[in-house]
Amino acid sequence: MGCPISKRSAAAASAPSEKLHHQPPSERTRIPPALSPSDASTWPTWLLSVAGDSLLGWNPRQADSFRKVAKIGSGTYSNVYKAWDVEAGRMVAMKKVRFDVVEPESVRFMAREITVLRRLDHPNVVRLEGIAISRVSSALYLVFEYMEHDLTGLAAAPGVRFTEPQVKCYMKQLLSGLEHCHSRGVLHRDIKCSNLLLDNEGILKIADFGLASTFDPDHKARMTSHVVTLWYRAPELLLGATNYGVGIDLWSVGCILAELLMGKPVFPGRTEVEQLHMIFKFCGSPSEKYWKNSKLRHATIIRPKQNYTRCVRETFKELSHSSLSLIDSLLALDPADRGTATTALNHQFFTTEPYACDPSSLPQYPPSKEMDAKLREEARRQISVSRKGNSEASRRSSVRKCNSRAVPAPEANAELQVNLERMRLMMTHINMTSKSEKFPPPHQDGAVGVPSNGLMSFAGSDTSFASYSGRGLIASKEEPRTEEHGLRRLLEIKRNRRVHGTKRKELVALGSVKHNS
Ligand SMILES: Nc1ncnc2c1ncn2[C@@H]1O[C@H](COP(=O)(O)OP(=O)(O)OP(=O)(O)O)[C@@H](O)[C@H]1O
Repeated sequence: MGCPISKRSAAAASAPSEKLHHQPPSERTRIPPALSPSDASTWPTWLLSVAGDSLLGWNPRQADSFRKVAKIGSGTYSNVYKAWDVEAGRMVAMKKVRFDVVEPESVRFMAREITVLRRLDHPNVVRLEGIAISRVSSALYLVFEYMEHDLTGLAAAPGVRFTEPQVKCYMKQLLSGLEHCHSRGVLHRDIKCSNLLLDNEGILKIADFGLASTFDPDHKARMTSHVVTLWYRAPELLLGATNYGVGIDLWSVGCILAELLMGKPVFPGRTEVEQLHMIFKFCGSPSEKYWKNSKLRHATIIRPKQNYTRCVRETFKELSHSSLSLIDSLLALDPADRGTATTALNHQFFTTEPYACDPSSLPQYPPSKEMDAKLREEARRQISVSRKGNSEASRRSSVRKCNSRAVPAPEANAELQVNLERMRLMMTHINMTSKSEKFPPPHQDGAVGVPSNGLMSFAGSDTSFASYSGRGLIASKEEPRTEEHGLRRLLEIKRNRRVHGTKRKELVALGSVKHNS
């Protein structure tokens, strides 16, 4: 009685584990038919220079062969639109990626997303169907199959509470997709509910590979620890690990499993220190051996004074034995104890009753996205504030209510957003030539005309995003430095000093360090 999709996935999983990251993309990727338009022109040279291999066999689509229908998502690095593919006569999702053609680092990050997506081909991973370029600007759109929902939007929709068979169905698909990513040498590094898309047939697909990275388990390379949305971030990342593996994605899966079953996020921390504290309170303080072996960068400053006993089973006592057991192993402090996506798929959670329901038996929901959930939440907050005369008491109660149900998590790098904003201001302040153009406020994807037919054209209206470079700080430790990084690095150092100061204050508040130490 398992999900048919999972059976397909299990078949894929039983194939010998592929290390495809050693093969050129052209040998390992199927070229979707949607990518062979008759009016294909050539790729811009700047794109060929960074993503040439990944573009082999593909022709660019022209942005003006799509019609914008609506904006359906906005993230740290992109705006996402529902759009009508005029040539193919079907709906697609177009992700307009922010980058700056004259900033090599931002272009490399954008290219990395393309490269990673082209390694993947699985029913539970969103499929990159093509890339559209603009005739009039350097704007670039990643074209995906259109998905009606994301899991944040769905979980937060009024009246929606998932049953155990439904949760099993989603988890089976999530783990199957993740198993595929890991077998192809890809770490997602931002698994969260808003990055899990769902269609009306109940099929779940992992999306948003903007922070994903390739890895080789046999030759671990240094990677940045500034990845994954705070609420879903593994403890080793919070402690500054740079040498990590599939365990970080499995931790996020554990958080999602608990969230779906409990109806609210398990670790809704506001800062990195608070996040870690919440984790230790729940999972127990790490052993002496953990601290000794981990050699993690922030271990000495963040190590809490209190000794906590693990209370996973007490906290989730109303859950079934098999659910509890899977949560317990995915939320292991030691990444080695979390197992792999494959071991999770073989867990008794999936082999004991009640079994996962069939995706096609899931209820049909009205379209719901994280963006809708955010808008609903904002509208509810506004009403509550105006009713209660904007008093402090009403604000507090609104925050409490907000935390008591599935709510959109802050962005993967929410902490960095503030700094980016500050950086933009500083850039303008020090009067760098046309920098104000290069760093427009996030999500101001303006200049989009709305014709009377309600559809917005992509032609000639898409210059704003192509000039933003926000991804640099996230993974800067992995990337070779360029001259242009001088200033950015300087700003980052200032930021770190400030963050360190903030962290210290929090640590004092949490009793981890002495006031005068
Ligand atoms: N293929 C798709 N079909 C439908 N909606 C989509 C699709 N891809 C993305 N979206 C919507 O757009 C939102 C943002 O997309 P995505 O996560 O890829 O962008 P991002 O800029 O990396 O976001 P974030 O910073 O939140 O991680 C998603 O949460 C989802 O609601």
